[in-house]
Amino acid sequence: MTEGEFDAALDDALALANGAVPAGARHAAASGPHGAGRAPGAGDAYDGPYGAWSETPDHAHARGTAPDNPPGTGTPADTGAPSGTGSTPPVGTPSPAASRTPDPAPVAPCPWHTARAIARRAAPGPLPPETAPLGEALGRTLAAPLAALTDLPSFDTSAMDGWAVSGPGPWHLDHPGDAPGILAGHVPTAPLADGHAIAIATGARVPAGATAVLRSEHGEVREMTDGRSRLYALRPASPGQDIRPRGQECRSGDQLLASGALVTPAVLGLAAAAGYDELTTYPRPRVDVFVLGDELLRHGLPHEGRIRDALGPMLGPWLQALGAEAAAPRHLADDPDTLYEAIAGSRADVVITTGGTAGGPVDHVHPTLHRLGSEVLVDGVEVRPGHPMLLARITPHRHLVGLPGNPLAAASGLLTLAEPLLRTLSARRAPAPYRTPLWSSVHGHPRDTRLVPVSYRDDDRYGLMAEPLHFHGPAMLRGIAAADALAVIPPGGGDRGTEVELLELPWAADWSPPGATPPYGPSGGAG
Ligand SMILES: Nc1nc2c(c(=O)[nH]1)N[C@H]1C(S)=C(S)[C@@H](COP(=O)(O)OP(=O)(O)OC[C@H]3O[C@@H](n4cnc5c(N)ncnc54)[C@H](O)[C@@H]3O)O[C@H]1N2
Ligand code: MOO
Repeated sequence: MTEGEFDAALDDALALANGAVPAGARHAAASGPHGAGRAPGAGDAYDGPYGAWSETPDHAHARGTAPDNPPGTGTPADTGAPSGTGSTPPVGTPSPAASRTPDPAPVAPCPWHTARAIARRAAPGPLPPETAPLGEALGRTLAAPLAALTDLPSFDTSAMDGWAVSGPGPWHLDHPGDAPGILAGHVPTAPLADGHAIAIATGARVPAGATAVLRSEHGEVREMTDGRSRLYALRPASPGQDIRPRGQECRSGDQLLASGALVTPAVLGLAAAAGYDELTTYPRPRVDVFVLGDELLRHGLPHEGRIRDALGPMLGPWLQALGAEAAAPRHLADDPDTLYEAIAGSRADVVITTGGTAGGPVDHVHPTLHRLGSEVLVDGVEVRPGHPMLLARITPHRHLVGLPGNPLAAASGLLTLAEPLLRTLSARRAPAPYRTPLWSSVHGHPRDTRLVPVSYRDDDRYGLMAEPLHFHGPAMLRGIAAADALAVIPPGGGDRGTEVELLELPWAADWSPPGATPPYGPSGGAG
């Protein structure tokens, strides 16, 4: 697909998600529900933003009768958009309270790249900037250029321990013997006269009149018969040597970083060096995580059909690494009212639910979104694992990402939908896309994209390669726990040497939750 075709497909997808008739679908609508009515199957060609299959997709949710939907809402006849197969409006259809525009058409599963683009565009833009102390800015994005508040260095600085010298040697030593000379943080009192030298430490301000710094290992002090000391250079010191001139790195007012730069530890250091006590940044979006599933245990060994919650411990730090501020996960009972109240009562920018996205007897996410009048923007994605994932707009500024319960499927949903949404809210730039050849062949899904955990390895012929890992089933975390990235395997798969897009896992990023004990806290630990 060309970029233009992709954009057109995306516009159609967004139109559909927002209740308008997509240009590409008008033709399909004219020729029958959901276009030509082909059944999906191996080798099916992609045919528009949602494909062109007339039958219910294989992951479709048994959504029931949508009891809150009054007559006349959400039916295909209301919108003129392509209809679903049944007359029951989908649960993603907003309730009357929320619908100011014609009710949206059914939101069918969309291609993986389209889903990511919809998620990236779902929020109107970044959260309003805040000015906060330097220490709170890590992982945020600069909302204004970082301009130097001072020259750097702010004075002519000695780059070495040794002597400041004036003119050619040998030099009279102004403070012979063990006198420390000029130390860092001290202000030299007198200018250095021609032919004189004075001991100086690295980082100390070079006195006026100095022409170079002679390193301690390059000079020798000799006691003269008159009782005075002379400094001899063992190697010549050229003018300006080992002096860092004022303003060498920047002048006051110079732009050090553009707006939009990610505040890394190095940026914190630069900002401090340049005189900042606080920074104006886009805040981290606040995320509430609701973990659904009565079968989940929070401690101990699995027993009697119950299993450990793998997502509660995983999502908080992962969201933190994606630039969000995640509240401690809340474990909710499999009860529709509980879920409704939790989502309705959340004040977070993004709500993330885990589990309950499919059509099982206690899968309450879709009905609850319907009850809330939410606009479902993505309802299923053509990706494995994780295809029941969803994205909804609860209010214009609050969104919900529904992650499937299977843990690797949840990770897939996190990177497919939550990551682009959070990127927009936090004004983080997209990482530069990169591709790496596959170390060994990977089977593709006939129609869907696959996300497969890979680790990097070196190869004599190809250089860096992505080795697909075992244990990548939707319910397994063993593969991704050993992975460096997820390989994006297009429908049809890839042979050894095929270059594939990679989604880096943020394993090296900022893990500590806010307020976490520093590694070298008061109780010790530094040795
Ligand atoms: N009839 C169909 N059933 C299912 C389909 C389908 O297309 N038709 N899709 C399957 C796929 S694929 C997925 S993924 C799951 C998604 O289901 P839900 O999002 O409703 O998730 P649950 O049913 O609640 O859980 C699925 C699975 O994951 C386990 N789980 C849930 N939460 C956690 C957690 N926090 N930590 C560890 N494991 C968790 C849960 O026990 C289930 O085993 O639906 C399939 N079904
Ligand atoms: O999303 Mo399921 O396979 O895709 O676990």
